[in-house]
Amino acid sequence: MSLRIERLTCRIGRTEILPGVTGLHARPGELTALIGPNGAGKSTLLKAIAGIERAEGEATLDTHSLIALSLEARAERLYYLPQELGSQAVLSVFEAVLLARRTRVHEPSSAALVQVRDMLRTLELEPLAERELAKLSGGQRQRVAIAQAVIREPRLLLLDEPTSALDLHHQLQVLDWLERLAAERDMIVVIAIHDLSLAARFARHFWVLKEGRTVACGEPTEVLTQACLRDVYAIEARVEWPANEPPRITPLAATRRLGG
Ligand SMILES: Nc1ncnc2c1ncn2[C@@H]1O[C@H](COP(=O)(O)OP(=O)(O)OP(=O)(O)O)[C@@H](O)[C@H]1O
Repeated sequence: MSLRIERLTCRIGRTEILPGVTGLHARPGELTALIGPNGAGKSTLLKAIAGIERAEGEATLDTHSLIALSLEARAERLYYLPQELGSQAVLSVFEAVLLARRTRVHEPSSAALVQVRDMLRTLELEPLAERELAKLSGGQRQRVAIAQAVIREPRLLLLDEPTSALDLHHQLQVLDWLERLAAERDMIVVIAIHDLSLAARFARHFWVLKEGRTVACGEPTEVLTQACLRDVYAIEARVEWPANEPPRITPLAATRRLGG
C-alpha cells in the first residue's frame, strides 16, 4: 500500500503548471523528499494531491483514487502543510494545536488535553503554550504548524518546506522526529525541501521535478548524482556518501552566471 501518482496534470487558469507528473510512488514508514528548482511545481503537486488545486490523472492512496474524492474525504486521509503559514488567528499555541486535532466521538476531553500537552512537550513548545500565534517568531510558528499537522494523525502527510524557517538544531531535530514518526505510525510523509544534504540524510526516497514534469523517482544514491544536479539545478556539485557520516551534497558553482 502506498501513494502513487500517474499522468497527473494541473492547470491554473490558462497556464499548464504540471504538464506531466508521472511514475511517482511513496511508501509508508519513511520520508519521501520532493525536490526541484524554484517554480518546478513542487507546491502545486502537493496542492493537487491535497485537492486544493484541481488536477486530472491518477493519485492513488492505498486503494483510493484521491482525485475522485471530495476535499472533506481527502481531509480524512491526508494533511497538507502549506509553505506560507497564517498567523492572524487570535489563538494561543495550545488552542491552535487542540483545534487542529481530529475530534473523536465518545472520547473524554481530558484525553484531548493530555494529547496536546504531550505534543507540545515533544516539540519543546511547552514554554510557548499560552502565547498567541501572531506573537511567535517564524521558526516557532513553523514548529507549531508541524505539531498541528502531526496531531491529526493522517495516513498521508504532505509538508511544503516544513524546515525553511528553522535553525540548524531544530531542522535536525524535526526531521529526525518525522523520520521516526513515519516508521512508528506507518505513515506516508512527503516533504518538499531545498536542502539536499538534509534531504539525503533523512529521506529514503526522492521525487525530482523540473518544469512540472517528473525527472526521477528513486533511492537517494540513484537520484542525487552530479549529472542529475547539473540537469535539474544547473549546478556543479560534489556528492559524497561517507560510510560513517551523513551524506554531503556540496554545491560548487552555478553553471550560468547572472549578468553574463
Ligand atoms: N495561482 C497561480 N497562478 C498562475 N501560476 C502559478 C500559480 N501558482 C503557481 N504558479 C506557477 O506555477 C509554477 C510552479 O509553482 P510552484 O509554487 O508549484 O513551484 P515550486 O517548485 O513549489 O517553487 P519554489 O521552490 O519556488 O517554492 C511557477 O512557475 C509559478 O509561477
